[in-house]
Amino acid sequence: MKRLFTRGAILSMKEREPLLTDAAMLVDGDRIAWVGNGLPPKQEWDELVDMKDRLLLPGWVNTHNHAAMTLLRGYADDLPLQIWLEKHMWPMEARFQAQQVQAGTRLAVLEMIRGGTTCFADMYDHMDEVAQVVADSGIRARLCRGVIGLGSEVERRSKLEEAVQFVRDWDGGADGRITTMLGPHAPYTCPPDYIRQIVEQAESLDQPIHTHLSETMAEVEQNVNDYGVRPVEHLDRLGVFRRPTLVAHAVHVNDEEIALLADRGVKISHNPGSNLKLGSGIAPISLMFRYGLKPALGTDGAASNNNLDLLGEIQLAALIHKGAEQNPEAVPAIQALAMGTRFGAEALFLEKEIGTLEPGKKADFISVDLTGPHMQPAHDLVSHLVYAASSADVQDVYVDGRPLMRNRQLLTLDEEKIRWEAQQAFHAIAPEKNLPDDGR
Ligand SMILES: CSC[C@H]1O[C@@H](n2cnc3c(O)ncnc32)[C@H](O)[C@@H]1O
Ligand SMILES: [Zn+2]
Repeated sequence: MKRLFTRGAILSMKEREPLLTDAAMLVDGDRIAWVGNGLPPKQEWDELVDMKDRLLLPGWVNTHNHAAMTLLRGYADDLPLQIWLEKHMWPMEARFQAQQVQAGTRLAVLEMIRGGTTCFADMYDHMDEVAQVVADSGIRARLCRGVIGLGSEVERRSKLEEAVQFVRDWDGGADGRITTMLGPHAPYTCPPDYIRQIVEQAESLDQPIHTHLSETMAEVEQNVNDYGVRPVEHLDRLGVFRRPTLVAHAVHVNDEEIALLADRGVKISHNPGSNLKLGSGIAPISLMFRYGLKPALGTDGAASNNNLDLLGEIQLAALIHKGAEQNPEAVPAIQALAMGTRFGAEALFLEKEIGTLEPGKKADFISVDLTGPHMQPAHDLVSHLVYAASSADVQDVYVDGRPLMRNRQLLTLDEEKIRWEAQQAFHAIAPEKNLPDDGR
């Protein structure tokens, strides 16, 4: 199937490429065949899709999530990370069965597609359920079984075996839309020897590593007390950064650590909403850029954010660093957009396939309505997208050239059923929380 998307504005997100107006994009099957003004040289297509008054751009890439945690949205707010995790999240997650992960992940994927996310990274348990939801919904994802090594040796071994089996079963699955990685949860939940074993497995399976890193000051202090070094050096000594690595947060990292992360080619997932809500701090993003890092964006789970709106994170990234540094030039609008698209693709090691709209790449893209009053006068669409738009302006979402949402109608997911099942799954683990009579 060849589809020609015409009469729209197109922001390819290729470096230094200007926004095109009255432009077209030809999609042949799952890949982009041509982008430009006017019509493609070889005028052949099966379907014309009118994108007048719409802006086409690459779909958002959410580089850090725990999708099933949508079920715990609003469950424990206004707490610091360690109390939130240990006293609230982990006890509730201990009640999670496949039903909760399936229902929570479906709800998450529904929310992400509605907001324009076409690819996300996920770290959780019951990952076969997560992968199946990804396969069924049509979205793209890089997934890992998160492993926490605080239990017995037997538990540690079994979790690592599960993580390895998940890679064997799902890497390249769903026609290549699913890729995998290994996910040691954090230096404070995985003893050094366990991390070494995970690195060995990552090497033999040729997998990237995804972990939480230096999210709070307390975590950094604990690492120094326990191991004599800060977390960045700790992971470096354990050989983690010999693998392609994506770290979430990196809030409390100093100059020396940023230089080391840059030298090792480590990818950063900046999660401003979650970091603000948990009171963890603000990551030194401008400094990271100065060292040549290209931080991407993530929402983290919906229990610490509390939504999965990647455009919201783009907007936060464009605003909070200006305020924190008292510098209105910190994270300009176009850089914030790159963080949500091209740098996201790089952070998930998928830059050959996604992240920009150009011939040869997968046709993962969204359209944004330009007719709202908040998008006028329409002279600087990058500015309006970052400083004025909302995710409700996203009209169409395509992954692999396949429409997942058209004119805000979802095509692969049953929204009402997903809402209902999420309520039931939540009720099964939190019967004390009352639901509306009709189960909505
Ligand atoms: C082992 S599966 C993933 C694990 O991570 C927990 N989690 C969610 N958000 C955060 C965060 O911001 N920092 C650290 N850990 C987090 C989640 O509850 C799961 O237990
Ligand atoms: Zn996380």
